[in-house]
Amino acid sequence: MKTGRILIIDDNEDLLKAARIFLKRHFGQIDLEKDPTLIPDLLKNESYDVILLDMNFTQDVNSGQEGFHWLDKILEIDPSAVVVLITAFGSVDMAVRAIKAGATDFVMKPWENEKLLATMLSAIQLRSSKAEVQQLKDQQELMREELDHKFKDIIGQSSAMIRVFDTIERVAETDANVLVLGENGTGKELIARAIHRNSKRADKPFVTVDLGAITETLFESELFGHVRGAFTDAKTDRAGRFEVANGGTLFLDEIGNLSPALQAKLLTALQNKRISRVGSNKVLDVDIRLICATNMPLYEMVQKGEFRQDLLYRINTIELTLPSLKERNEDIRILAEHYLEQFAKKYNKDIYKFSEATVKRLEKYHWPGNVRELQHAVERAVIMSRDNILQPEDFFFNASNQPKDQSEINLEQYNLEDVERILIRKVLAKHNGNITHAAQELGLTRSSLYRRLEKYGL
Ligand SMILES: Nc1ncnc2c1ncn2[C@@H]1O[C@H](COP(=O)(O)OP(=O)(O)OP(=O)(O)O)[C@@H](O)[C@H]1O
Repeated sequence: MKTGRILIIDDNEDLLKAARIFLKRHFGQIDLEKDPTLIPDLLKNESYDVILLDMNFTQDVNSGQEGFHWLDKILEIDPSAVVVLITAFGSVDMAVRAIKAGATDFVMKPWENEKLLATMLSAIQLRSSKAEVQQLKDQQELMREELDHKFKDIIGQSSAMIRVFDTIERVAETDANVLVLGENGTGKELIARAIHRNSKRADKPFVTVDLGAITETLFESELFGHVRGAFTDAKTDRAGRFEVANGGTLFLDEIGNLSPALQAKLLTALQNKRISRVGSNKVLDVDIRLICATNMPLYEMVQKGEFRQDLLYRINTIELTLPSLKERNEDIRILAEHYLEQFAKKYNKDIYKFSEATVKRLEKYHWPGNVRELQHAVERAVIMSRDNILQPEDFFFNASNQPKDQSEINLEQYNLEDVERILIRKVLAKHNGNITHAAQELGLTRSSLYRRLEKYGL
């Protein structure tokens, strides 16, 4: 199949027709236009691969000025347009000017068909590479926006979170070391990334090390790197995380888990701002902004001699304690709604809200796993639910962690259907899923119990 859409603009009708007859044999669509003032309209309705544009439209003016005017206009409308200029009065000078002005190529009247064809083919190829480049740029832009969005995406309107935002804003620009404290899943890493993104190091790397997951033997090589042959598995030279983070931010997660020996090694590197790869004597200067995080009680650990006080003072220039989710109860609804939107999209489900009883239930639960637990709970509920409104029973709470006074169901929060659903689920569980026994206890026939199971998606 012939492809390629070409627009020819010339005031010489004979030329237009001749060009069309020839080019039609090679390309998909050839549009002709005598009147250049119609160019903006034509480009509004169609995307041409190549525009063949005459330089002179007024018979007795041969300066090419009009051609240049329309060339500008076309490129203004579509900056990636591919324009080939035609003229009978061409000179090398004019060709150079045309290319400088943004034209792709230049052909002279009368043309040889084969030459014209070669010019048009390479112009079309250029157009498709330009389109590819543009597509890549668009993708990159989209990814950047997504990243920006992701890191800015710290949800919270509670006064506790507003204090956190305020601290981030004040410390981000400085190079001060920051210690982020908080329970599991409170968003320590998210905050660390936000600090990095808002700092002057934002275009340099943000490097994470999970100190809780690094073994004693690998610690030095992971953090400081190694040279080939430094130990049995060191097959090649390798930079450590300190080096990779140079100029950027190093995020040391779970710093409370470091053994005393490793605390000493880390402290030395931080004090000297220098490291050596394992197996090498060469000393490397490193410029990093340090952010550490832990859910352990570092101050108590210092008292008990489990964490070095000098290391604590090195890392805690600014200290930021993140509130647990329970301490910012008023954020639960917006966080849950945020995750509902995200997971409904991900799993392609038409679930758009929580029933009010559900929100109350979510707000009542104490969330030992904080935001991460809420995130997983909503994801699970979205996957399992057959309704388009999430109900309390779509959530399974960790009863063993639940404070006593919350394990009782408060019936006033629920409507009749909710109560029926909860009751059916309970009785079914009691009878290990035996429909006959459950139906007997509920005072229903087997078939009406089946109907209800269907209705509630149980
Ligand atoms: N305020 C918030 N807004 C939106 N998402 C959040 C918020 N806080 C935490 N999250 C999300 O919760 C999850 C856990 O966050 P993160 O890993 O930063 O917690 P953490 O405190 O570092 O956890 P851990 O101590 O277990 O390493 C992530 O998916 C994160 O995006």
